[in-house]
Amino acid sequence: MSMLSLEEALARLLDGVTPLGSEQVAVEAALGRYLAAPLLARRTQPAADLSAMDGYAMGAGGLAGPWRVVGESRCGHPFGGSLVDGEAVRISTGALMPSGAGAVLLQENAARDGDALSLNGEGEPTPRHIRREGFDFASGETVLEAGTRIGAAQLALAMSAGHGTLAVGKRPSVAVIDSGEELVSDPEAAGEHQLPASNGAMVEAMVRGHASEVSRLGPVKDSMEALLGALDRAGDADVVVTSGGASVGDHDLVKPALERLGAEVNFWRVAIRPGKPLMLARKGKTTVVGLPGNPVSAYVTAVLFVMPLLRALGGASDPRMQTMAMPLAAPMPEGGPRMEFHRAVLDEAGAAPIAERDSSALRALATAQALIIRPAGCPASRAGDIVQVCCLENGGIA
Ligand SMILES: Nc1nc2c(c(=O)[nH]1)N[C@H]1C(S)=C(S)[C@@H](COP(=O)(O)OP(=O)(O)OC[C@H]3O[C@@H](n4cnc5c(N)ncnc54)[C@H](O)[C@@H]3O)O[C@H]1N2
Ligand code: MOO
Repeated sequence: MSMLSLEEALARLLDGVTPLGSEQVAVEAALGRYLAAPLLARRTQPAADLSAMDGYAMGAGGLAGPWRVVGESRCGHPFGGSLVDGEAVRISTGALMPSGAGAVLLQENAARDGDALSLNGEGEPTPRHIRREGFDFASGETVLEAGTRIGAAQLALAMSAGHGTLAVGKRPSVAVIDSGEELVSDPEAAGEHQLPASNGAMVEAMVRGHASEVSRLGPVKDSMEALLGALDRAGDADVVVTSGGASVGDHDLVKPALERLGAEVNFWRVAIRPGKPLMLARKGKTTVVGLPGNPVSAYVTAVLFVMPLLRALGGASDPRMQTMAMPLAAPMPEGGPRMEFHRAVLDEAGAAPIAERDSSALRALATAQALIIRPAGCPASRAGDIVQVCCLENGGIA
């Protein structure tokens, strides 16, 4: 099987995906999910003209004053009457503009003596301090497109638009299998010839927010029987993610095991570094992504393939990894024959590549905030050259 380009491999992964369908959930439970349909406002915001400042509301006619203060409009307690020329009401930020009012005087610009209100010479009433009815959105308008991810601001918008429940994509169930004879589940009990099985926990942490449930299997031994057993226990999960046993060694059994089970191996090996021995297979409704065992390779390929797959199944309109252009903070040598993903930290100068490039080095991975993406065979770059970068949600303040 020849090596695919990243673009080709992603197309093969995503072309075969049908979103899982939708369900109606309480708006707060929609966090992290994707809207299944465009969201139309059920109310207008603001529902009426409001003051944007604390001060006084008056008619737009006589802006020089003086005025007589005839009442107050507070949030939740509007002024009931109607203003005529020469009258004003005390008003709070967010309170309803009374009928007949067309301007707001900041309280810093007002002189008040009992009911008597006049200008103090610092400024005049202005309609600019009015938030007009419907300036944010009007009932019936689309406020969020289908496939949008619900984050904190989208949640607030949906609630303001009058929605107590939202139609969102169903999330896939995921099974994660650690495989390797050397792996132990208890990190405190790893002998010299052993290694804590960290990939499964890492992948689970990455996918948790995108999955309906995550089951962890293994670590499983390097035998066909053990691997077949784990794949069987993964049952009918929508997505199975394996790690390890994906390369060319005598004990790399993931591909033969999947073939034995009658899965269709769509591709194996992608021209990327790290992550070359990545595999995609399908069996019935299950998509199997075989990640390489090296932890950094597993992390990078989960960012590149597993996350887009889960987003697509969950109904995202744009499931692929997001990248942005950024200056390099340090020079980089010419690229190798595969497309490369370099761990990087971000600073004022841009993206600074981390010197450690070994694909087993977790300490370097744990400091990375981004991946610098370099096309295969690209020329050497200087500091300040613009490169594509993928920001990571990897601890820190991201
Ligand atoms: N002759 C060749 N050797 C290798 C090639 C190649 O093309 N020809 N490719 C290399 C590349 S690139 C990678 S990446 C690795 C990936 O190999 P596998 O997917 O078969 O992974 P393993 O050999 O099982 O493990 C590699 C490494 O990762 C550790 N590991 C595995 N699973 C876990 C886990 N769940 N948690 C933590 N660490 C894990 C494992 O102990 C090994 O150290 O192959 C190269 N070799
Ligand atoms: O691709 Mo391997 O993932 O370079 O270490």
